Amino acid sequence: MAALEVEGLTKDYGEVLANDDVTFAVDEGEVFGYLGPNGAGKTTTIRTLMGFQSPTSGGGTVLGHDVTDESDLIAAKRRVGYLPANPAFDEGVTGREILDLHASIKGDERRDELLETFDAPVDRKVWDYSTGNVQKLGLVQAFMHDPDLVVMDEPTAGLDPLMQRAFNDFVEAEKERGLTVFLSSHVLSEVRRVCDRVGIIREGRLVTTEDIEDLLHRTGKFVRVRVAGDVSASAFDLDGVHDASCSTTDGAVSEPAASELAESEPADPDTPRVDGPVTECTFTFTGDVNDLIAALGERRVLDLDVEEAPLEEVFMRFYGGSDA
Ligand SMILES: Nc1ncnc2c1ncn2[C@@H]1O[C@H](COP(=O)(O)OP(=O)(O)OP(=O)(O)O)[C@@H](O)[C@H]1O
Repeated sequence: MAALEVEGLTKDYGEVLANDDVTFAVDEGEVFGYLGPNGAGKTTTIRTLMGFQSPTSGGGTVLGHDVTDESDLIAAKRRVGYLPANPAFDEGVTGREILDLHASIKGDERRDELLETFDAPVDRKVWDYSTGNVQKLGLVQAFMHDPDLVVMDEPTAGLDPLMQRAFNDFVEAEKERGLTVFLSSHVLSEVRRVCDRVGIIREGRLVTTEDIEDLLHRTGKFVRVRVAGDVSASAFDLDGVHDASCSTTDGAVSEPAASELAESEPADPDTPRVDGPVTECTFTFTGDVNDLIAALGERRVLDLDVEEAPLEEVFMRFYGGSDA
């Protein structure tokens, strides 16, 4: 049985068609990422699945319960954890009181363990919380009754990189335990480690659902490389290079870029300094990484960044048009 199903879901707010005939399913034990740029319609789908708003047409099920039938959905809610976008807790009470209330409604199987992982300051009143601490409290609340399915709207928003890593480790461990997770994000690189599959939504329409490995294989890596010398884009004329663009800075001595200096003062004595021009090239790479290493090996490489292709790039290359 699918843990979560969306069937022909349409939500028309009047001026905006926020979900347009959206259909997909999340299997039991799967971690499914719902990806899309700001305003794509992710929150609309999630709020409808949680029964907070009615669809214009279509609908769905959560753990087999109809999301458009309030009394039917209540039966599922006990087994579901939910983290909304920008969780809004009562600011005048402590985190502990919020968790106590949640425990009295849905249960408390693993609060202490979760507080060790997410480290929210439960003895303070919520008005003293930073954005990140509110998010951490929301995560503890979403998981503390040991649900079968957890639905999270942008769960890593507001978390620092260390806490994002802790979150990823935690979700991976939960997946091993058989938990089903549905989470939204607007950053492909953020979901790649934890998700089995993703659905991509743009302007209210689901453009694809596919295995994350297949998607990453197709979308490739975004490469930014700085090399010594005046190099043209044809230097990277390899199978799998797309949209290569190079720009050369002339000059006797190349200093680190101003943006780098701002981030990493004082200057690193190991930063290569070069007499003569420096070229920065950017491209997307979907080919054999050994070919790229060989091509780079022919140059004096000063700096290299390789990262997941941004979602806007994925849209431009595969789904026609930019959504940056
Ligand atoms: N209650 C509402 N009334 C009218 N329009 C709405 C309402 N809620 C959302 N919208 C609009 O519907 C569209 C989809 O919004 P939604 O919040 O679902 O997108 P999202 O993908 O979650 O975006 P984000 O990543 O920015 O949170 C947007 O154009 C938004 O402005």
